[in-house]
Amino acid sequence: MADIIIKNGYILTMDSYELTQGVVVIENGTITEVAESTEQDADQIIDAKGSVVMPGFVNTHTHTGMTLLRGYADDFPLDEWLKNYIWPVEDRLTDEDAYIGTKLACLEMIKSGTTSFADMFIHIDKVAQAVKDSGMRAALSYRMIEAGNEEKGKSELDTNKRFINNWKGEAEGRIITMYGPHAPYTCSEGFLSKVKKEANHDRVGIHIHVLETESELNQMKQHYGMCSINLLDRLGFLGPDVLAAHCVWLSDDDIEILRGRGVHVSHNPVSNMKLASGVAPVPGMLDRGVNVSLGTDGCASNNNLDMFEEMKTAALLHKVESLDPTVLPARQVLEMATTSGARALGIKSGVLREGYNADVIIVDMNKPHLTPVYDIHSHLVYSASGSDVSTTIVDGRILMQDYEVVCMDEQDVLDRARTAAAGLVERAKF
Ligand SMILES: C[C@H]1O[C@@H](n2cnc3c(O)ncnc32)[C@H](O)[C@@H]1O
Ligand SMILES: [Zn+2]
Repeated sequence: MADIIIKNGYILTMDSYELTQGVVVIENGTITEVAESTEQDADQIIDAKGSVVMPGFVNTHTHTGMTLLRGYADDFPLDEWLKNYIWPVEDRLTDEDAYIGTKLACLEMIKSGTTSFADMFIHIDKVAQAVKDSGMRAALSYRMIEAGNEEKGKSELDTNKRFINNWKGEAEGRIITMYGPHAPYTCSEGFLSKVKKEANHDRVGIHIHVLETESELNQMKQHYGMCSINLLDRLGFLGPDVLAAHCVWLSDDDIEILRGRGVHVSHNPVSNMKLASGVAPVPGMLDRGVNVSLGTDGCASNNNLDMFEEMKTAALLHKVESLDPTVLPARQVLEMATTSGARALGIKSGVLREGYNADVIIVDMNKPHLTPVYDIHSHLVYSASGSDVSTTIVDGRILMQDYEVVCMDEQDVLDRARTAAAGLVERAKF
C-alpha cells in the first residue's frame, strides 16, 4: 500500500518535454512510480484533474528571515541599502523574529510551489527550527561577516561549525548544512581560506555572494588587483561544493573558471533589477555549461518569494538584454527553477522520477489566464503565478492541499509576523 497516489493529472516530469496524463505514486517520502496508470492502492488519493503535476521549485538563494523587512527599504543601491538600512535593523533582530520570519517565508513558498531552498542568514538555529517545523527542505548556512577582524572571524566560524554539527541531516534529512561567508568584500582572503578548509573537513558546501555589483568589482581590483573570481580561484576556494549567488560582473575568463571548477551559480534577476546591480551573463554561462539555477534573494530586495515571477523575469530580462527573443526559452528557464536548482543543492529532487524525493506540486490550470493550452512550458513561465499552485508535497508529506495549508496555522503566522515587524521597526528607531 502506497502513501499517496496523485491521479488524473497531466504529468510534467522534467525528464522529458512531454506532458502526459498519468499517475505519481509516493511511498516513504520517495516517488515509487510515474506511469500512465497503476495497480497500486494508497492511503490517500489526490485527484489532479485539470492540473499539472510537476516537481516543486528549488529557490537557490534567499534570506528567509528578511520577509520581516519586505518593503522596509526600497529603491537604494546595494551598498547604501545594506549599510544604512538592512544591517542596522538585522543587528536588532531577535530569535523570535528570525523564527517567525522564516515561518512566514516557508508559508509563502509552500503556497507558491517552492519545495526546497538555499538560505543564508543569522539566528540560524531558529531558521532551522522553522524549516523543521514547516516541513520544507532547505540548505542552510550561517551568514559570516569577518571584515578582517581575526577574533570576529573565529567566533563566526565557530557559530557556523556548531550549527553544522547540530543540524546536519536533521528533520529526517530535509536540512542540509553549509558554510555561509557573506561575500569576498566582507570576508578577508585569510578567512575565506579557513572557511574552505573547514568545509572540506566537514564535507559540506559553501554559499556565498559573488560579484553582485560593479562596486564589488572595483573594490576587489583596488584591494587585491584582481576580481572576486580570480581571488577565490587563487585561494583554491572554487569547486562543485560552492553555490555562488549573483555572479553579475563576470568576464569571459571568469565564466571559464566557474565552468572549469564546477561552481553552481544562483541567478537572481528580480533582485539584480531592483537594486540596479546589472545583468548577469546567464546565456553565456549556460552556453558554456555552467549550472545556473534561480533564486529570489531576500524579501527586502525582491519583494516576494514567487519562483514563477523569477522565471518570467529571467526569460524577459535576457531577451531584452540580448535583443534576441530566442534566448532563454521557457523550457530552459523551467529547468533552471527545478532540475538545475536540485543539482546545485545536491538533492534528488527537481524531477518526477522513481527513487527521487517526493517534492511535488500541483498547478491548477482551470483558470482564465491559463486557458487555452498550446505549450505547458510557456504557460508555467509566462502566464502562471504562485497563486495557481493548489497542492504542495515535500518529502512525501502534504503541506498544502486544495489551497489549504495543513502544516502550520496560517493566520497565527501572519499575526506573529506583523507583531514581530512592528517591534523590530520600533527597536530600529535610533
Ligand atoms: C545574508 C545577509 O546578506 C545580506 N544581504 C541580503 N541581500 C543581499 C544581497 O543582495 N547582497 C549582499 N548581501 C545581501 C543581508 O544582511 C542578509 O541577512
Ligand atoms: Zn543575497
